[in-house]
Amino acid sequence: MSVGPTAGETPPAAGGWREGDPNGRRQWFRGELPGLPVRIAYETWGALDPQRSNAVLVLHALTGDSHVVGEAGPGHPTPGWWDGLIGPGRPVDTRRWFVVAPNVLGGCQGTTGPWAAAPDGRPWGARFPRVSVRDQVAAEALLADALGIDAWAAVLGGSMGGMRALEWAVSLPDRVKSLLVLAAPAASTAEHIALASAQLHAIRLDPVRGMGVARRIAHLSYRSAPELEARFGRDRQADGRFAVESYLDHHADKLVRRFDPESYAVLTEAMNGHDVGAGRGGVRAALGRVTARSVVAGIDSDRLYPLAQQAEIAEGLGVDLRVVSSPFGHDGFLIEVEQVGALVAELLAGDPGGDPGSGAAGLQGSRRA
Ligand SMILES: CC(C)(COP(=O)(O)OP(=O)(O)OC[C@H]1O[C@@H](n2cnc3c(N)ncnc32)[C@H](O)[C@@H]1OP(=O)(O)O)[C@@H](O)C(=O)NCCC(=O)NCCS
Ligand SMILES: CC(=O)OCC[C@H](N)C(=O)O
Repeated sequence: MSVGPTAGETPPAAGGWREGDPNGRRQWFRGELPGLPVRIAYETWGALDPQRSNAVLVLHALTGDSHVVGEAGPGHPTPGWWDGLIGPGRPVDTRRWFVVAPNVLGGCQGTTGPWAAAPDGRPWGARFPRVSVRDQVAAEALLADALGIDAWAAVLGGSMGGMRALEWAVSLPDRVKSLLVLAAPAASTAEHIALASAQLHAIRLDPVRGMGVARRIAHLSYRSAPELEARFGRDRQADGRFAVESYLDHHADKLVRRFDPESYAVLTEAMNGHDVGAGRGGVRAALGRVTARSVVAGIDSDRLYPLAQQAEIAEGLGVDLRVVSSPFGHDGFLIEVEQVGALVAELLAGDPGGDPGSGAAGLQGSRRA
C-alpha cells in the first residue's frame, strides 16, 4: 500500500475526463480491496494536527470529483464544486481543519474505474466489476488508514456523496465523530431505480450519445418544475428549439465532454444498490448503529430525493430534519452554499442541535422541519 504524490502517474492522456490535474494538487494512493487493486485520487487542504483529530472527509456526488475548492493555479483556473465552503475563514476553516476529498471508486477523475488499466494492462472498460456504495466506503477507509486517520472529525456529503457519508457512519461508527447527510436517501427507491434504468438503457445503446440522454433525464430530476417554468416557460430560440430543450442539450454536451459513460453506468448501478439497511435488519436498525453527532438536511424543492427521505434518516438518528430552502431542486445542495455552509459550521462547532441564530455558527436561511 502506498500513499502520497506519485510523480508522473496520471491517467492516460486522451479525452477531457482523462486529462490529469491542471493545478497539480491531486495526490494518489494505492491499496487493495478483496480482488480489486485500487488507486484513489484525492486532494487535501489544511494540515493534519499531531493528534490526527481534525480531519474532515468531503464526499462528492455523481459527476463530481476531488476538486472541491477552485483555485487559480499554475495551470488553467478550475472552479471547485463547493467553492465558498472550504478555506481560511470559511465554514470548514482550513486554518483549523484538515480536509480530504477523494474521487469515488468507479469514478473517472483519477480513481480506479472502467477507464483504468486492469491487471492485464488493458483498460477495464465493461469488464470493470460491479462496485457498491459499501465498496466505495471500504476504499475510502483504506485511504484513511494510509493517512493515519483513525476517526474523521466530520464526514460531509451531498447526494451520492451523502449516501457514502451515511454508509461511513453506519458501517464504521467509531470512525465518524460527526456527520452531514445532505439531499440523500437511506435506500434508493423504486422510482430512483426506474429513473436510473432509463439512463442505463440509453448508455448501453450508445455510450456517448446515451450518456447525453441520461444527463438530460437526470438533470431534469436535479431541478424543479417551477424553476424551469420561470426560466424557460414555452420560449423558443431562433433555431426553433424550446429554450428548455437547448438548456438540456447544453448540459448533455458538457457532460459528454467531461465524463466517462462507463463510469457513469458503474456509479449509477452503485446508487441503485444503495440501501444502508440491507443485511443489517433494515434501515431503522442500521441507523441505530450511528454514534456520530448528525445533521441531516434536504432541499425543499428536491424532486429526486424529496424531504421525506431525509426525514426518515433524521428520525432514525434522533435529530431534527433541517431544510434548505431553494427554488433549484436537488442541485440546491451545490447552489445554496450559504445555507449549507451554516449547517456545516454548526456541525463543526459541535452543536448540531443548537439554537438557530445562537453565535457565529447559527443558521442562515435553513430551517427545522
Ligand atoms: C453546478 C450547477 C448545479 C450550478 O447550477 P446553475 O448555476 O444553476 O447552472 P444552470 O443549471 O443554470 O446552468 C447554467 C448553464 O446553462 C446554460 N444555459 C442556460 N440557458 C440555456 C439555454 N436556453 N440554452 C443553452 N444553454 C443554456 C448557461 O449558459 C450555463 O452554461 P455554462 O455552465 O456552460 O456556463 C450546474 O452548473 C451543474 O449541474 N453543473 C454540473 C457539474 C456538477 O454538478 N458538479 C458538481 C458535482 S458534485
Ligand atoms: C445523484 C447525484 O449524485 O446527483 C448529483 C447531481 C449533480 N448535479 C452532479 O452532476 O453530480
